[in-house]
Amino acid sequence: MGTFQIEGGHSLRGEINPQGAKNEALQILCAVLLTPEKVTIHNIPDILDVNKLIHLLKQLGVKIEKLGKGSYSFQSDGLDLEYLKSEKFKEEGSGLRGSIMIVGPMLGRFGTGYIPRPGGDKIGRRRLDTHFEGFINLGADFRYNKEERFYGVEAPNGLTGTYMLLEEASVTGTANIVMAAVLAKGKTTIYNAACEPYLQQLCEMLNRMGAKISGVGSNLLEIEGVESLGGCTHTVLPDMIEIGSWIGLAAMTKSEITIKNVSWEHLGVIPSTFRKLGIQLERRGDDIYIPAHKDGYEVQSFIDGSIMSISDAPWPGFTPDLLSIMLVVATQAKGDVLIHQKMFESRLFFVDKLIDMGAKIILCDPHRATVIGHDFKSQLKATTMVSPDIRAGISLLIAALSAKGTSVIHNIEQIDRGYENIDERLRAIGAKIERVA
Ligand SMILES: CC(=O)N[C@H]1[C@@H](OP(=O)(O)OP(=O)(O)OC[C@H]2O[C@@H](n3ccc(=O)[nH]c3=O)[C@H](O)[C@@H]2O)O[C@H](CO)[C@@H](O)[C@@H]1O
Ligand SMILES: C=C(OP(=O)(O)O)C(=O)O
Repeated sequence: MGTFQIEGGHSLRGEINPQGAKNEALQILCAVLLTPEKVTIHNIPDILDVNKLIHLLKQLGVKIEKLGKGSYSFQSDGLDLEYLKSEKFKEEGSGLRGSIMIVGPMLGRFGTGYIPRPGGDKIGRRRLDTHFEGFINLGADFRYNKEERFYGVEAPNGLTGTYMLLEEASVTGTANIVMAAVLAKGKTTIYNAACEPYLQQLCEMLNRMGAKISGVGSNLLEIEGVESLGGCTHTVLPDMIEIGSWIGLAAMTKSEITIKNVSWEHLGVIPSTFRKLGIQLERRGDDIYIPAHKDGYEVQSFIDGSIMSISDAPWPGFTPDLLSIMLVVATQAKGDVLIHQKMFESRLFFVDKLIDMGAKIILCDPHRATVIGHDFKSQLKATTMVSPDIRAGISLLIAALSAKGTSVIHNIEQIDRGYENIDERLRAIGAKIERVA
């Protein structure tokens, strides 16, 4: 279990370059399985989850060449399908959430897809029904071995396009079904599709490979199946969740920070949601400039004067992956906020640690927390904590950087899973953080 030691209470200053988006990279990497031709991808983040997926692809027989920092080529022209039934795959495939998206492309191209129950954050139930109902709709047979927690889909005669209304707008579920449907016979219509920038990027990449997907960016996707797909080049967008994390970090530590090349048009409501907490941020070209909030930041109220609440929703709503960061930033705001995590059941329990540090938070139930901001009149106190999940981890790190004294965070693998070389990048803007184990 890795550990960070953080001396808090210092303001940071400088520029930070966001990494490529974790959740987009996971989709894009799985899409290389759809063609025997070479696919080149740029801006792949060097993070645990992505590296685990690249390892899985390698085991599966994908030829991988590193072309430079964040750039790789992939060629899936001699895959070892037996690996998917091996004990090794049962172990390695369950190491991350993103591995589930191997199933769609394998089913679409080879008529078989297998996966052990995928890992990822333990943040409540994470059902896979949408994925498998989608494959069944396309004509696949489904098997689940409860004992081994091993899922399988097979379609020896290929898939056939159809209309489907998804039960929920699942991000990885939509990506999986799209990757299966691009090679199905005939037309597939997916209504209530998720439409995060991750998915827009995936669909645009697939279209460059020869797929025929329309409705990209909306919740109604239409896919005309094609016989085969070819190679392409793709560049992963900057990670909007990392960008949001840096905005929160800047505000909470009263730091003047410029986040470079953020691809503003893909940030949706993220900037305006931070502004609801009174955080100032300025668009400068494609950068975000955050001034040092020397006098703090004040929570806005709704037009009718009612208490501010911030909740998650499928895109273009506010992403659930930034709610923990909103919550920690709210602990030093002037004013009160209700944080409502609608999607996940166990993502707010980390507030216990913030309460230990002196934050005023009432956990109303597993989904809702009321935060009574300190307006910087009382600094959080350093403590020792264990990171329970990736976004709670970064939120605790932000809290530690703003706190008085030296904090220790254990289980930082959770943070490394999604943030590239975070300690070095934070040190470059003045943070006192060391990786001590
Ligand atoms: C690898 C990856 O890309 N992970 C992301 C992906 O996970 P993932 O694709 O696993 O998440 P899903 O979109 O399937 O669902 C997330 C949760 O929200 C619930 N749900 C979903 C849609 C909906 O309309 N209503 C609803 O309640 C689901 O039941 C589930 O509990 O999307 C999540 C939701 O943005 C993000 O937190 C994860 O970071
Ligand atoms: C929940 C997340 O990741 P995963 O789906 O990979 O667990 C996240 O990125 O916040």
